[in-house]
Amino acid sequence: MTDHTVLPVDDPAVLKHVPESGYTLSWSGLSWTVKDKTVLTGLSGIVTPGSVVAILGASGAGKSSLLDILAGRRKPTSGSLMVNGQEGVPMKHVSRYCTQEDALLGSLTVYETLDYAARFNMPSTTTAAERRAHIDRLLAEFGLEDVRDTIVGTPLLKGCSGGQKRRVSVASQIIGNEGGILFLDEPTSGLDSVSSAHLVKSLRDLANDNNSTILATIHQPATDTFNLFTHVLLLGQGRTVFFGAREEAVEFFASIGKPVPTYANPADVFLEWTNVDYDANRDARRQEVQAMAEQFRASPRMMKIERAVHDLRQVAASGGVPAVQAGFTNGVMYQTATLMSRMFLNARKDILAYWVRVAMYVGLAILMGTTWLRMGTYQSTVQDRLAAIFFSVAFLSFMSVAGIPAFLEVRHVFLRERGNGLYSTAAYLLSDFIVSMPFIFIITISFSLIAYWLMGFQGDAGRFFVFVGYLFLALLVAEAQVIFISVAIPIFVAALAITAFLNGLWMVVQGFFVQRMNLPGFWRYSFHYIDFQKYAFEILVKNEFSENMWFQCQRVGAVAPGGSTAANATAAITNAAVQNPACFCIFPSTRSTDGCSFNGLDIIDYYGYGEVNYGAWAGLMIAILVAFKIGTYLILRKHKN
Ligand SMILES: Nc1ncnc2c1ncn2[C@@H]1O[C@H](COP(=O)(O)OP(=O)(O)OP(=O)(O)O)[C@@H](O)[C@H]1O
Repeated sequence: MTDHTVLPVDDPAVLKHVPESGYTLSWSGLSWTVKDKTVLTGLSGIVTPGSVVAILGASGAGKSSLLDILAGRRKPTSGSLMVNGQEGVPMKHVSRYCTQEDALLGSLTVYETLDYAARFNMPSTTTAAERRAHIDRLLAEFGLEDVRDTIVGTPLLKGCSGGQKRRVSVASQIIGNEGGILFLDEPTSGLDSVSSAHLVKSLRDLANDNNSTILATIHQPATDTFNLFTHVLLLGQGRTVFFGAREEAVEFFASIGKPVPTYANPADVFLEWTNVDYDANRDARRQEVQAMAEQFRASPRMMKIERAVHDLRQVAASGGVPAVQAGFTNGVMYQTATLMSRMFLNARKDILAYWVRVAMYVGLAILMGTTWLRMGTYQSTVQDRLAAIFFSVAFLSFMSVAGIPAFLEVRHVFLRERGNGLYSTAAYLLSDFIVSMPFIFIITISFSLIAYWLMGFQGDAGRFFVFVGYLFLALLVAEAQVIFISVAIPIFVAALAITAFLNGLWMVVQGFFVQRMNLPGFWRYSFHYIDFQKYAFEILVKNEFSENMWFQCQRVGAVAPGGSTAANATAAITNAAVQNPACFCIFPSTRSTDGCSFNGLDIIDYYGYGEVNYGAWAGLMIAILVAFKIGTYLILRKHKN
């Protein structure tokens, strides 16, 4: 176990010991300037395994910025960051970062959440029993045994309290990474003082038992909580005002003429000293804080730290420290399989994301089926059929916007987990696509089984499956579009507005409201040909208006019938196309023999869908799908965690 009373920085025995039993994190001359503002200036420090460091400082002091840089999530403007004296170690493979906001899947129980965290973080050879034992220990340690089988909580179903979620978040970062470096941004925010103290006690035990290296930013810790930290890093105006063992902080400030009042909580006093925001004379206060930082910089403590950083680096450079082995815990196949299993579970349990959507599509199918009820083959049903096909494709695609909230939740979890090196972007997108397929298929088939037959489209199994297949493909593209937009603009209202707008655009330019030949060139060449709904619509039109389909015209003087059967009409036709003055046909026919009917293919000719090709059109839809997926991948790849 490490001695926490002093930073064990200049003891060669310690330096030798460090690499064998955990990670020593050190940094030297770190500065960060952003938009002409110097946020951090010349920070150096070293944290050995077994330490739990509280990063303290007034609001805006640079705590989160420093944590981000130490965790490798932000690049410093200058300075270096080392693990066991070595630069360039990928931090995501040796550390975990627990963000201020919880990023959890609301439909999973606490146990399921920890179980998947364990599967990702522990080697694939770990047995279920080993995982269970591990999780049980953590549940006990974090006071979560009573909510073991409670869901985390969704907008529809209440689950854990805010404080419990915080503990689940922290526990899920720790699991499987006990001997690593753990960064926590405000782990106690939202917790009462008892829960905060329990949480920090758990962190302290973890560090003691596993030689973990823990750094946490913290706002105003109560005395009990503060006393559990082994070290304090006090920031003021982006500089180190103090860094060392907690017990020595008070002593240091006394030595520079700033004694902490006897019964005061030192953490409160430190924050008071480093806060410049509320002082009437802010410039004078800033200078005071900088003077304190200057005094610390010139102190023997800082020299000791700098020497330790230097010595460890030297030892590492001369090969005295084994190279840090860093990589994914498990292979890509295992990552993908684990992700898929969790996504299936989440999809199955997430009522809002999937089952409410299925219910909505079933409702729409009943609505459409009963309004377009059993269309006959009278000529006016041509328009009805076209409208039914258009509406099926357009509205079902449109309703994919309902998936945005669920996707944004999953995205949040993904970014946190990828940042922690649990899996790659490709593994995530592949799993998401595979898992979404059966759910989109359930939506398509539920809709089609009801709507197709009720509306009275051609009663032919082959045509039904073409209908299902192309509608399914259109919905896959619509879903890919929603994900692409949610990734590009991850703000719910904005993603919703843009998806709705785009779907409106696709509906308008797809060639139903305005025939392709009448579309102005700009819309035709810029959007019409990349409109996935156009391809699905045209295929379904071709599927429905086939050679065996005959429509009856209106006989002059006769009342328009509800519709006679195609078979009767077909039977009446024997010869070449003729004109029949006794009939009024709204579509010209080159195939009618009685002049009082027209064929499905006449409709196809009339609308210019002759060139529609099942394979090519499917290929084009798949190409649009792939384009959305590649776009999503590139944006996610570029996205900082
Ligand atoms: N990306 C950025 N662009 C511009 N300024 C930034 C950026 N990130 C941080 N800052 C500025 O750097 C300073 C330190 O921010 P940081 O979030 O690190 O402080 P903090 O100590 O964690 O504050 P708090 O306790 O309020 O969270 C702030 O003044 C902030 O406005």
